[in-house]
Amino acid sequence: MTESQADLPVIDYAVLTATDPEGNRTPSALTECHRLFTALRDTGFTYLQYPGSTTNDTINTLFDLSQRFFSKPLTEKLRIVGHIDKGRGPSQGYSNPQHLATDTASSDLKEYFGMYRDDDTDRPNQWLPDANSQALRAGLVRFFDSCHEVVVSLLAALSEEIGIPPDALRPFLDDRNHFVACLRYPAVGADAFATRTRAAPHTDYGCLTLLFNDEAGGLQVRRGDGEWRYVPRREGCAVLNVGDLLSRLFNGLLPSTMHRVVEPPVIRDNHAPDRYSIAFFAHFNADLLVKPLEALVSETHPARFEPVVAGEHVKARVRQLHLAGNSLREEKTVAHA
Ligand SMILES: O=C(O)CCC(=O)C(=O)O
Ligand SMILES: [Fe+2]
Repeated sequence: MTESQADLPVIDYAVLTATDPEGNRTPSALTECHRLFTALRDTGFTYLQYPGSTTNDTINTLFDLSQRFFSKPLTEKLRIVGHIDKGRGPSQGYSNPQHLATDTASSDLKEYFGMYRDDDTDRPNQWLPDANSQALRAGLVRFFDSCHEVVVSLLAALSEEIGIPPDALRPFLDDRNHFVACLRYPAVGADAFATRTRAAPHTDYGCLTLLFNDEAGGLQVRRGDGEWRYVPRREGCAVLNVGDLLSRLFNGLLPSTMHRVVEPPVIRDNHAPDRYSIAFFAHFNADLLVKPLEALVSETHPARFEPVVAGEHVKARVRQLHLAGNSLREEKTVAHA
């Protein structure tokens, strides 16, 4: 059976960021800004053609290095297990809900490696010493820097659309407080999906997420009609989606859409092979007070959200993730209703 797909539009980053000799966006760039805004407003998700200095080659190399990391014995990976220590985040290093969550019967079927800014000595990232891990480190640091620039540009494009200065939101990202995760969803028999998901339904917590997938399939978004639709990998594209805090900043105009990772749309021989993805979660500065932008608040459109400190919102969501082994949100009651 072919499950229905979300059919997301494709935004071309090169077109979006094209400028004329005076440094102003070209007419086609302005059109692309509008397409980006409309796509995110309609579903909170879109495809983004490989942005900035990211190419097929750089992504393939990262996937290769990530696979090699996960193929190490568990004992080795647990040497850099994430834990809260001197301001370090619980996902900084290796995490595996099967070994760490309190409720392993419903935790996500996945393992992952996470990193923050690599030059932050207050909360140093954790790396294994072998050559592969060092190559992974170099690759992820480049990836981190390039994704940061991409997100700065995307916020500038969204700012133009709502009539505020293009660089108005740039300072909100100054601390480069982002998080990168290399994810592996281990091969399982199809029966596992009767009671488990690879990533339970959730919204992302922060600003914007850039997600790079392999061919395995299984990512789904929940559309406004309540139906889940598959978002297949699209050659040369990342998936871009809105997080909770960007949604709040935009007074709900851009939705932070529920998504999950379930069984692939087609399963052969009762077996779902390994699935890999790499995600860049762009985050605002932790001390930023996030409240709806004045430009989006009026008498007819009053503020829909109370102010929230960015870091506190994210911390609360991460705590849930680590206790339960999944970031299931509000769906639990729906799923069992
Ligand atoms: O691996 C994926 O395709 C999606 C993962 C995801 O949504 C997340 O980690 O927030
Ligand atoms: Fe997500």
